[in-house]
Amino acid sequence: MSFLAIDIGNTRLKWALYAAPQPGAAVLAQGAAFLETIDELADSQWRGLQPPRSMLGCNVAGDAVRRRVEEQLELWDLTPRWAVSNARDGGVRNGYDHPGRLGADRWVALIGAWAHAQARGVDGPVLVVMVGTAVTVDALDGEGRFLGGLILPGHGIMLRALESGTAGLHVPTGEVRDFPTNTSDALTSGGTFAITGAIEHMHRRLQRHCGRSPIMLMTGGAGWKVAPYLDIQHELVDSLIFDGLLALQAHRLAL
Ligand SMILES: Nc1ncnc2c1ncn2[C@@H]1O[C@H](COP(=O)(O)OP(=O)(O)O)[C@@H](O)[C@H]1O
Ligand SMILES: CC(C)(COP(=O)(O)O)[C@@H](O)C(=O)NCCC(=O)O
Ligand SMILES: [K+]
Repeated sequence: MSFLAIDIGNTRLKWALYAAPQPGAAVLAQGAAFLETIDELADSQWRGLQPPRSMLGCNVAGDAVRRRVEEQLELWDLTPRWAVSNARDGGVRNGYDHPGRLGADRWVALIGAWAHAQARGVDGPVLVVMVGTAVTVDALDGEGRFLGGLILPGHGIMLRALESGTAGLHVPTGEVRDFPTNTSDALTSGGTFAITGAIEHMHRRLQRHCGRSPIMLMTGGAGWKVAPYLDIQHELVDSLIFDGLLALQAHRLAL
Protein backbone atom coordinates (compact mmCIF):
# COMPACT_ATOMS: atom_id res chain seq x y z
CA MET A 1 0.00 0.00 0.00
CA SER A 2 3.04 2.30 0.36
CA PHE A 3 2.93 5.61 -1.46
CA LEU A 4 5.76 7.82 -2.69
CA ALA A 5 5.20 11.59 -2.68
CA ILE A 6 7.63 13.77 -4.65
CA ASP A 7 7.93 17.56 -4.69
CA ILE A 8 10.30 18.97 -7.31
CA GLY A 9 11.11 22.64 -6.87
CA ASN A 10 13.61 24.80 -8.73
CA THR A 11 16.40 23.99 -6.25
CA ARG A 12 15.70 20.60 -4.69
CA LEU A 13 13.62 17.46 -5.04
CA LYS A 14 11.97 16.41 -1.77
CA TRP A 15 10.44 12.94 -1.37
CA ALA A 16 8.65 10.97 1.32
CA LEU A 17 7.54 7.34 1.40
CA TYR A 18 4.27 6.82 3.28
CA ALA A 19 2.81 3.57 4.58
CA ALA A 20 -0.45 4.29 2.72
CA PRO A 21 -1.93 6.93 0.38
CA GLN A 22 -3.99 8.41 3.22
CA PRO A 23 -3.67 11.70 5.12
CA GLY A 24 -1.92 11.03 8.40
CA ALA A 25 -0.18 7.86 7.14
CA ALA A 26 3.15 6.99 8.77
CA VAL A 27 6.33 8.21 7.08
CA LEU A 28 8.55 5.22 6.27
CA ALA A 29 11.45 7.20 4.81
CA GLN A 30 12.17 10.64 3.39
CA GLY A 31 14.91 12.69 1.81
CA ALA A 32 15.91 15.58 -0.41
CA ALA A 33 18.34 16.03 -3.29
CA PHE A 34 19.60 19.11 -5.12
CA LEU A 35 18.52 18.97 -8.78
CA GLU A 36 22.18 18.47 -9.81
CA THR A 37 22.17 15.08 -8.06
CA ILE A 38 18.75 13.64 -8.99
CA ASP A 39 20.25 11.24 -11.55
CA GLU A 40 21.72 9.28 -8.65
CA LEU A 41 18.50 8.78 -6.68
CA ALA A 42 17.96 5.15 -7.76
CA ASP A 43 21.55 4.31 -6.84
CA SER A 44 21.63 6.23 -3.60
CA GLN A 45 18.67 7.39 -1.49
CA TRP A 46 16.09 5.14 -3.14
CA ARG A 47 18.18 1.98 -3.24
CA GLY A 48 16.96 -0.55 -0.70
CA LEU A 49 13.66 1.25 -0.03
CA GLN A 50 10.56 -0.84 0.34
CA PRO A 51 9.12 -0.52 -3.22
CA PRO A 52 6.26 2.00 -3.35
CA ARG A 53 2.98 0.72 -4.74
CA SER A 54 2.00 4.11 -6.18
CA MET A 55 3.36 7.62 -6.52
CA LEU A 56 2.16 11.17 -7.07
CA GLY A 57 4.44 14.11 -7.59
CA CYS A 58 4.34 17.79 -8.26
CA ASN A 59 6.96 19.44 -10.39
CA VAL A 60 7.70 23.07 -11.25
CA ALA A 61 11.23 22.48 -12.56
CA GLY A 62 10.26 21.68 -16.17
CA ASP A 63 9.80 18.63 -18.39
CA ALA A 64 13.48 17.75 -18.68
CA VAL A 65 13.77 17.39 -14.90
CA ARG A 66 10.53 15.39 -14.78
CA ARG A 67 11.90 12.95 -17.36
CA ARG A 68 15.14 12.55 -15.41
CA VAL A 69 13.16 11.70 -12.29
CA GLU A 70 10.95 9.27 -14.23
CA GLU A 71 14.12 7.45 -15.31
CA GLN A 72 15.06 7.03 -11.65
CA LEU A 73 11.54 5.81 -10.87
CA GLU A 74 12.11 2.90 -13.29
CA LEU A 75 13.77 1.28 -10.28
CA TRP A 76 10.23 0.22 -9.33
CA ASP A 77 7.23 -1.09 -11.15
CA LEU A 78 4.94 1.95 -10.91
CA THR A 79 3.32 4.51 -13.13
CA PRO A 80 4.62 8.03 -12.51
CA ARG A 81 1.77 10.45 -11.93
CA TRP A 82 2.09 14.20 -11.62
CA ALA A 83 -0.39 16.64 -10.12
CA VAL A 84 -1.62 19.42 -12.38
CA SER A 85 -3.42 22.57 -11.32
CA ASN A 86 -7.06 22.50 -12.27
CA ALA A 87 -10.25 24.38 -11.52
CA ARG A 88 -11.18 22.48 -8.38
CA ASP A 89 -9.82 19.62 -6.32
CA GLY A 90 -9.47 18.50 -2.72
CA GLY A 91 -12.10 20.99 -1.56
CA VAL A 92 -10.29 23.99 -3.09
CA ARG A 93 -11.60 26.13 -5.94
CA ASN A 94 -8.95 27.74 -8.10
CA GLY A 95 -9.49 31.46 -8.70
CA TYR A 96 -6.56 31.85 -11.11
CA ASP A 97 -7.48 33.43 -14.48
CA HIS A 98 -6.07 30.31 -16.14
CA PRO A 99 -6.17 27.62 -13.43
CA GLY A 100 -3.73 25.38 -15.31
CA ARG A 101 -1.06 28.06 -15.18
CA LEU A 102 -0.88 28.11 -11.39
CA GLY A 103 2.34 26.41 -10.22
CA ALA A 104 1.53 22.80 -9.33
CA ASP A 105 3.39 23.21 -6.03
CA ARG A 106 1.17 26.14 -5.08
CA TRP A 107 -1.97 24.23 -5.99
CA VAL A 108 -0.93 21.15 -4.03
CA ALA A 109 0.13 23.25 -1.02
CA LEU A 110 -3.26 25.01 -1.05
CA ILE A 111 -4.97 21.62 -1.00
CA GLY A 112 -2.69 20.51 1.84
CA ALA A 113 -3.44 23.71 3.75
CA TRP A 114 -7.16 23.27 3.27
CA ALA A 115 -6.92 19.71 4.58
CA HIS A 116 -5.08 21.03 7.67
CA ALA A 117 -7.71 23.70 8.25
CA GLN A 118 -10.54 21.17 7.90
CA ALA A 119 -8.84 18.72 10.25
CA ARG A 120 -8.58 21.44 12.90
CA GLY A 121 -12.09 22.74 12.46
CA VAL A 122 -10.85 26.12 11.19
CA ASP A 123 -13.58 27.68 9.07
CA GLY A 124 -11.90 31.02 8.37
CA PRO A 125 -9.32 32.13 5.80
CA VAL A 126 -5.85 30.59 5.44
CA LEU A 127 -2.68 32.27 4.23
CA VAL A 128 -0.34 29.76 2.58
CA VAL A 129 3.31 30.81 2.38
CA MET A 130 6.10 28.88 0.65
CA VAL A 131 9.68 30.03 1.00
CA GLY A 132 11.75 28.12 -1.54
CA THR A 133 13.70 29.32 -4.56
CA ALA A 134 10.88 31.80 -5.01
CA VAL A 135 8.43 32.92 -2.34
CA THR A 136 4.69 32.55 -2.81
CA VAL A 137 1.99 34.01 -0.58
CA ASP A 138 -1.42 32.57 -1.44
CA ALA A 139 -4.83 33.47 -0.04
CA LEU A 140 -7.55 30.94 0.66
CA ASP A 141 -10.92 32.16 1.95
CA GLY A 142 -13.08 30.36 4.51
CA GLU A 143 -14.98 28.52 1.78
CA GLY A 144 -11.89 27.01 0.19
CA ARG A 145 -11.65 29.52 -2.63
CA PHE A 146 -8.11 30.36 -3.75
CA LEU A 147 -8.41 34.12 -4.22
CA GLY A 148 -4.94 34.69 -5.67
CA GLY A 149 -1.43 35.23 -4.43
CA LEU A 150 1.99 36.80 -4.77
CA ILE A 151 5.21 35.51 -6.30
CA LEU A 152 8.43 37.18 -5.24
CA PRO A 153 12.09 36.30 -5.48
CA GLY A 154 13.55 34.16 -2.72
CA HIS A 155 16.49 35.31 -0.68
CA GLY A 156 19.13 33.79 -2.94
CA ILE A 157 17.67 35.27 -6.11
CA MET A 158 17.35 38.72 -4.51
CA LEU A 159 20.98 38.68 -3.46
CA ARG A 160 22.22 37.40 -6.81
CA ALA A 161 20.17 40.05 -8.64
CA LEU A 162 21.68 42.79 -6.50
CA GLU A 163 25.18 41.38 -6.93
CA SER A 164 24.92 41.18 -10.69
CA GLY A 165 23.17 44.56 -11.09
CA THR A 166 25.58 46.68 -9.05
CA ALA A 167 29.31 47.29 -8.73
CA GLY A 168 29.52 47.54 -4.95
CA LEU A 169 27.41 44.75 -3.48
CA HIS A 170 29.76 41.77 -3.37
CA VAL A 171 29.82 40.96 0.30
CA PRO A 172 29.42 37.95 2.58
CA THR A 173 26.09 37.00 4.13
CA GLY A 174 25.19 39.19 7.08
CA GLU A 175 22.77 39.18 9.99
CA VAL A 176 19.16 40.35 10.14
CA ARG A 177 19.12 43.66 12.04
CA ASP A 178 16.46 46.31 12.62
CA PHE A 179 18.89 49.07 11.67
CA PRO A 180 21.70 47.51 9.63
CA THR A 181 24.98 49.46 9.73
CA ASN A 182 27.02 47.53 7.17
CA THR A 183 26.43 46.28 3.61
CA SER A 184 26.19 42.59 4.52
CA ASP A 185 23.59 43.18 7.22
CA ALA A 186 21.74 45.68 5.00
CA LEU A 187 21.38 43.09 2.21
CA THR A 188 20.44 40.17 4.45
CA SER A 189 17.93 42.29 6.38
CA GLY A 190 16.53 43.80 3.19
CA GLY A 191 15.86 40.35 1.73
CA THR A 192 14.27 39.04 4.91
CA PHE A 193 12.02 42.04 5.45
CA ALA A 194 11.00 42.13 1.78
CA ILE A 195 9.61 38.64 2.36
CA THR A 196 8.07 39.24 5.80
CA GLY A 197 6.67 42.57 4.59
CA ALA A 198 4.92 40.88 1.66
CA ILE A 199 3.53 38.20 3.95
CA GLU A 200 2.24 40.71 6.50
CA HIS A 201 0.71 42.81 3.72
CA MET A 202 -1.21 39.82 2.36
CA HIS A 203 -2.27 38.86 5.88
CA ARG A 204 -3.84 42.31 6.36
CA ARG A 205 -5.48 42.21 2.92
CA LEU A 206 -6.96 38.77 3.50
CA GLN A 207 -8.19 39.77 6.95
CA ARG A 208 -9.88 42.83 5.45
CA HIS A 209 -11.37 40.82 2.58
CA CYS A 210 -12.81 38.07 4.78
CA GLY A 211 -13.52 40.09 7.91
CA ARG A 212 -11.62 37.49 9.93
CA SER A 213 -8.01 36.97 10.83
CA PRO A 214 -6.48 34.19 8.71
CA ILE A 215 -4.43 31.37 10.11
CA MET A 216 -1.07 31.20 8.41
CA LEU A 217 0.73 28.03 7.34
CA MET A 218 4.30 28.29 6.12
CA THR A 219 6.47 25.75 4.32
CA GLY A 220 9.58 25.51 2.12
CA GLY A 221 13.29 24.93 2.61
CA ALA A 222 13.97 28.49 3.75
CA GLY A 223 10.83 28.95 5.88
CA TRP A 224 12.78 28.53 9.10
CA LYS A 225 15.01 31.48 8.14
CA VAL A 226 12.06 33.83 7.69
CA ALA A 227 9.81 32.62 10.53
CA PRO A 228 11.70 34.29 13.42
CA TYR A 229 11.17 37.73 11.86
CA LEU A 230 7.44 37.49 11.26
CA ASP A 231 5.31 39.69 13.48
CA ILE A 232 2.19 37.59 12.99
CA GLN A 233 1.24 34.20 14.30
CA HIS A 234 2.15 31.35 11.99
CA GLU A 235 2.91 27.69 11.92
CA LEU A 236 5.71 25.95 10.03
CA VAL A 237 4.37 22.83 8.33
CA ASP A 238 7.27 21.21 6.49
CA SER A 239 5.02 18.56 4.99
CA LEU A 240 2.39 20.89 3.45
CA ILE A 241 3.00 19.75 -0.15
CA PHE A 242 3.19 16.09 0.85
CA ASP A 243 -0.06 16.53 2.80
CA GLY A 244 -1.63 17.95 -0.37
CA LEU A 245 -0.36 15.01 -2.43
CA LEU A 246 -1.72 12.55 0.16
CA ALA A 247 -5.11 14.31 0.13
CA LEU A 248 -5.22 14.23 -3.69
CA GLN A 249 -4.23 10.58 -3.88
CA ALA A 250 -6.73 9.54 -1.18
CA HIS A 251 -9.43 11.53 -2.95
CA ARG A 252 -8.64 9.88 -6.27
CA LEU A 253 -8.75 6.38 -4.76
CA ALA A 254 -12.12 7.14 -3.17
CA LEU A 255 -13.70 8.11 -6.51
N1 LIG B 1 20.23 22.44 3.87
C1 LIG B 1 19.93 23.75 3.76
N2 LIG B 1 20.55 24.65 4.50
C2 LIG B 1 20.24 25.94 4.40
N3 LIG B 1 19.33 26.42 3.57
C3 LIG B 1 18.70 25.59 2.80
C4 LIG B 1 18.96 24.21 2.85
N4 LIG B 1 18.18 23.62 1.98
C5 LIG B 1 17.46 24.58 1.43
N5 LIG B 1 17.77 25.77 1.89
C6 LIG B 1 17.18 27.04 1.51
O1 LIG B 1 15.94 26.76 0.96
C7 LIG B 1 15.88 27.15 -0.41
C8 LIG B 1 15.35 26.03 -1.22
O2 LIG B 1 14.24 25.51 -0.58
P1 LIG B 1 13.35 24.45 -1.31
O3 LIG B 1 12.07 24.41 -0.56
O4 LIG B 1 14.07 23.18 -1.50
O5 LIG B 1 13.16 25.18 -2.70
P2 LIG B 1 12.45 24.67 -4.03
O6 LIG B 1 11.17 24.01 -3.60
O7 LIG B 1 12.25 25.90 -4.81
O8 LIG B 1 13.39 23.70 -4.67
C9 LIG B 1 17.28 27.50 -0.82
O9 LIG B 1 17.26 28.58 -1.70
C10 LIG B 1 17.94 27.81 0.49
O10 LIG B 1 17.77 29.18 0.77
C1 LIG C 1 6.34 30.40 -8.42
C2 LIG C 1 7.18 29.16 -8.64
C3 LIG C 1 8.37 29.52 -9.52
C4 LIG C 1 7.71 28.68 -7.27
O1 LIG C 1 8.74 27.76 -7.45
P1 LIG C 1 9.69 27.21 -6.29
O2 LIG C 1 10.14 28.35 -5.46
O3 LIG C 1 8.83 26.26 -5.46
O4 LIG C 1 10.79 26.47 -6.95
C5 LIG C 1 6.33 28.01 -9.26
O5 LIG C 1 5.19 27.80 -8.49
C6 LIG C 1 5.92 28.31 -10.69
O6 LIG C 1 6.69 28.12 -11.59
N1 LIG C 1 4.67 28.76 -10.88
C7 LIG C 1 4.08 29.00 -12.18
C8 LIG C 1 3.54 30.38 -12.30
C9 LIG C 1 2.42 30.70 -11.33
O7 LIG C 1 2.23 30.03 -10.32
O8 LIG C 1 1.69 31.69 -11.62
K1 LIG D 1 8.53 24.40 -3.69
